[in-house]
Amino acid sequence: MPRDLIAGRYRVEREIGRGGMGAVWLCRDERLGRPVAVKQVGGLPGESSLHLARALREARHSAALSHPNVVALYDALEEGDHVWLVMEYVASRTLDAMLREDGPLPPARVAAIGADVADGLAAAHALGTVHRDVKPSNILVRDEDGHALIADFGIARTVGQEQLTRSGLVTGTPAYFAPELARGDEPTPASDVWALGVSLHAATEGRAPYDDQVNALAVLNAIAHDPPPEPTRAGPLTGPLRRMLDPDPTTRATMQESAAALRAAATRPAPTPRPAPEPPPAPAPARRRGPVMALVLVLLVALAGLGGWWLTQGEDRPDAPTASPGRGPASSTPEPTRTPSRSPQPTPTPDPTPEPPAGDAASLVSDYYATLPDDTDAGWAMLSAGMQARIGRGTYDGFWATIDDVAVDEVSADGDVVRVTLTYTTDGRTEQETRELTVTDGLISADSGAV
Ligand SMILES: Nc1ncnc2c1ncn2[C@@H]1O[C@H](COP(=O)(O)OP(=O)(O)OP(=O)(O)O)[C@@H](O)[C@H]1O
Repeated sequence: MPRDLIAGRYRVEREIGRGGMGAVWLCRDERLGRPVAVKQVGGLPGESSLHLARALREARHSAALSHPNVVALYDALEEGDHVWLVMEYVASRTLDAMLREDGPLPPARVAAIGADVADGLAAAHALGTVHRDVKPSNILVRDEDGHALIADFGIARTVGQEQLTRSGLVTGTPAYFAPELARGDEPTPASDVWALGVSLHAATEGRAPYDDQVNALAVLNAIAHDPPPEPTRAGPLTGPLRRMLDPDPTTRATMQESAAALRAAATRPAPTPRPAPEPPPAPAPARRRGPVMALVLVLLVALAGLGGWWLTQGEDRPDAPTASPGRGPASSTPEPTRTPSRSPQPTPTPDPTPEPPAGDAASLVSDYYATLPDDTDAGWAMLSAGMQARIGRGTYDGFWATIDDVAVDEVSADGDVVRVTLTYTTDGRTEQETRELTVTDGLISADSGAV
């Protein structure tokens, strides 16, 4: 609970809601005499000034946006250990809450909500800003007139801006990731279109095309490889959704095209723009703490829990190109040369060359984690070509960029299958997990995930 008065100006009235980063408060701006929504971010151990700088810079981009379908950011300020984002207050329900409370919505209603949001996002895209976290809980549907606004540009980033993090992956919500993001590419306007398409699909169908699973990277793998299911209840929304959920970002509808198609699918006319909000005060100068980190950490908990999960999805495909036998500098054990055995298999495949000792696979896995997170070149070189193709280098580096340390607590091998217990450290937090990796031809070829 914050103090009664934030920054000597915003009088706290009540909590409005809670998200992944903390609470949002309804406050009264005593200087301008208007209600505002104040979101507390930061305050997590280990957050660096780097994160703060990024967060506040992102906040400024959001503040530069003034559009009737974008929740306005009025101010970003620091007090104590926290950054407070002061936003336009929208008496509303999120689309997520509507779906939870009322169930799926009629397609025309969803199309109208989608058209509003697409208008707001198209304006952001025109300014070079990508939202990066479009999802039903960031869509506010106003009580007064049913119009929708997109909220939470807190992790938005201007395209082409210097990257402060190597990972676009960790600042988002996996179920809404576009296939190209799941493969490790950077967020673009096209990936926002996809995320809006997923949100609207969920709103008519009652479930997202790629269900949230405990294993975040299992979701990413499905997104990267499986086409989205056709909606069955979307009626006039079916065409626009198909174009928004085109797996190929180069042929996917733009946000502007989507807005027009969604508007046509809706039954009501476009809303008359509200008068532009009064100019927001300039954001406070960057000091410390950031709104992004909490969300990052939420995902990190999932990702750290997975470790190299994306290594998942069973074994290498039989048609995967043969990996080079190099194992990376950390390994000093001679490379075993064997016919690939598509393990884990209950029955061992007859093998013309002698089976290496079980400890070999275990020491390879230990060596692998010893290279990480610092030397991703070495770690990458210890993965089979099939694994590399499935993961994508961008995703791999992105994940390890978020990990400060990984330690092997226990390792044991049963043939080619290695069971390893790891402790990840990120921003002073630790996470332990046990997982099973398969070693084939001296390379890590599969990861069956956390066990
Ligand atoms: N500007 C606003 N005006 C009115 N209510 C808001 C505003 N912003 C957020 N809320 C409410 O506060 C709740 C929490 O918002 P918040 O952005 O923290 O969470 P979230 O989007 O659900 O989660 P995450 O932090 O993972 O994005 C929302 O669900 C919404 O009900």
